Amino acid sequence: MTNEKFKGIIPAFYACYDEAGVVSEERTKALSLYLLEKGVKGLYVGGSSGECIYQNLEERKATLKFVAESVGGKLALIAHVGAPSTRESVELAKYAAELGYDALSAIPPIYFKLPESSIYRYWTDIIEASELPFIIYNIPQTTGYNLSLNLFAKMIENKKVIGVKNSSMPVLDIERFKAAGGEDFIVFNGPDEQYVAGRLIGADSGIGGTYAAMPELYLKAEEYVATGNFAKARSIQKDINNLIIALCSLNGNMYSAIKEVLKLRGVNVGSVRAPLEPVTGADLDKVAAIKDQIDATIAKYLD
Ligand SMILES: CC(=O)N[C@H](C=O)[C@@H](O)[C@H](O)[C@H](O)CO
Ligand SMILES: CC(=O)C(=O)O
Repeated sequence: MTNEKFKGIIPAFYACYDEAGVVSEERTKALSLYLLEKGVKGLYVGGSSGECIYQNLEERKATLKFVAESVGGKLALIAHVGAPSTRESVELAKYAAELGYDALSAIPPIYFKLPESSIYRYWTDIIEASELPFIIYNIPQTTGYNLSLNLFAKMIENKKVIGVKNSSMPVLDIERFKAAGGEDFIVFNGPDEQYVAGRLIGADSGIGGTYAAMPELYLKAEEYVATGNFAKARSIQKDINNLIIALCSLNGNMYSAIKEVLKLRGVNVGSVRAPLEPVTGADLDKVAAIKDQIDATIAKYLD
């Protein structure tokens, strides 16, 4: 039953920088409070959207701390602690536990193509570093490793493994993880473009990189799914996908486009860290049109 707190819309939290590109306490807290006010269920802190791979340990710890200080106890907080070495991941895991996070999560080891025995050891070392429950993060597009049902079965023998955030594109993977994980095991939908499909095939919840740009729409999509209003659910998913495609159409990067949109929505979290690139030139003029498209879509579904 304690797993209920993870069921709902859980935005992947963005890296919040000042104008010099330094992690900003004020902006991190402002984004946390903005999302709390929108009514999301929790936050996934320090994942892909948190630009974790481009931040050092101190910056990652600072972000974990600022989020916990502003919304800890009010939202389910998941700390992504995947890092290049086990040593760093374990340090982050211990720190997140001290801060009162609700769960840990991690991608598999990156860079070297390690065997599943090493991935198992890596995740298990993180799990053993604290009392917190653990959520596996499967995102083969970026890590190059696609979680096998074999390793999945071995991982869930450990009762601290309460869920998987699955970002692989086949929705079938969600169905298979749910079937193998069982009723109480939480499967989080990863691809935002397939939120509705993921939920229908067995995902209990969702963690996504574009939720924070338009939380209202995902909250509404979830409401349509939960109440069995499938025509509306399909319609809002189509409109969400048009928006995601627009966000991915600018120069720079999806995250820098989202951050420009967020500025227009009243939350300034700076831009992205290189090698991610900011939106520049004529493409900056297109941001306002995307923001208007988000507003119009919200107006279409929320009255
Ligand atoms: C590959 C990737 O980054 N996947 C994210 C996490 O699952 C998604 O939330 C995407 O950001 C989103 O679906 C937009 O493509
Ligand atoms: C995109 C996503 O879910 C993440 O930032 O980890």
